[in-house]
Amino acid sequence: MTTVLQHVVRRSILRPFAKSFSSGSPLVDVQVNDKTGVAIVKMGRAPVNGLNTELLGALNDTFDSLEKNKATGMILSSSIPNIYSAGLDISEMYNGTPENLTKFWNTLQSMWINLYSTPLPTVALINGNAPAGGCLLAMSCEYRVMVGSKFVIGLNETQLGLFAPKWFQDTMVSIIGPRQTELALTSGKLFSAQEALKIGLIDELVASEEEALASSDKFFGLFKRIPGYARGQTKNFVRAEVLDWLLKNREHDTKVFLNSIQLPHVQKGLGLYLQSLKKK
Ligand SMILES: CC/C=C\C/C=C\CCC/C=C/CC(=O)SCCNC(=O)CCNC(=O)[C@H](O)C(C)(C)COP(=O)(O)OP(=O)(O)OC[C@H]1O[C@@H](n2cnc3c(N)ncnc32)[C@H](O)[C@@H]1OP(=O)(O)O
Repeated sequence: MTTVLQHVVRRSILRPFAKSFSSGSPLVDVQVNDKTGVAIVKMGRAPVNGLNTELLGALNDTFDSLEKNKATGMILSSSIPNIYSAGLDISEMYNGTPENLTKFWNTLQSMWINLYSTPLPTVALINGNAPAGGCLLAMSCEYRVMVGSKFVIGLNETQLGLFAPKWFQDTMVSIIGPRQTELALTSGKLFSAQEALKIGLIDELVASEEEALASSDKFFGLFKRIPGYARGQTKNFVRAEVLDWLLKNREHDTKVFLNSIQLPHVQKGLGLYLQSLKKK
């Protein structure tokens, strides 16, 4: 039997996310809680939230608008069952023209810079598998809650014959440290939910989205009495080193991507990997 308290708690978690806010893209759904100002942003690019130029651009625009419209926090999640994000859309990197590859990479860089440096408090509500770029999105938020124990998360690039760019790696180092990052990245490890919790790659593992929303509320509650400017500056300082590297090295990073991704053996590996995914 549901107690009155449980009922009230459930209503307060579920009901307020009622006000929709147009992201300007069918790939991203945004609901703003009109009482708290917290936005829940859900990626919805079927089948697996592959991060292509369009989705990355839509996320970037969404982050900009939420800041401009003075949201008080953001939860980044997915509307696709069992998938947070399958990471970068491999078809964008396979047989791409230099122009398209450059646009793709620059859009990814901008999206990450915006997400990583936003003064808004951010929570990744990880309701599905989060390999590679999916893991990067989650790691760029301030707090990570995974829903259900059947999902995996990690930077598995080496398994595809690629390497995670320096800023992907540094983002992970800032969360689990250099030793564990080196072990994980060199082997392309995808952590189970339990393993991710143990190592600190996720902060909480809960059984339902309701619980995850309650955990997010609790996280945002930490800042109720903290002036936004002080919070934002502190986040800036903590994240400055990782962020500044990309800000200062964007062109170099793009060149490394372009040169590496177009190598014939890398393209061959990507083609085979895509085929293996489609054959499943
Ligand atoms: C040597 C150095 C080279 C370069 C260095 C410099 C920079 C390089 C940049 C490197 C950074 C890379 C970051 C990345 O994010 S790479 C992407 C890595 N992602 C993965 O490995 C995940 C692959 N997908 C899966 O494991 C599963 O799909 C998943 C667990 C997410 C979901 O499984 P499910 O069973 O639900 O779905 P599937 O049947 O597998 O997939 C459905 C369809 O979606 C297609 N798919 C899946 N993932 C991708 C993807 N990442 N990109 C494009 N397409 C994808 C899959 O093929 C299926 O397609 P259809 O059969 O429906 O056509």
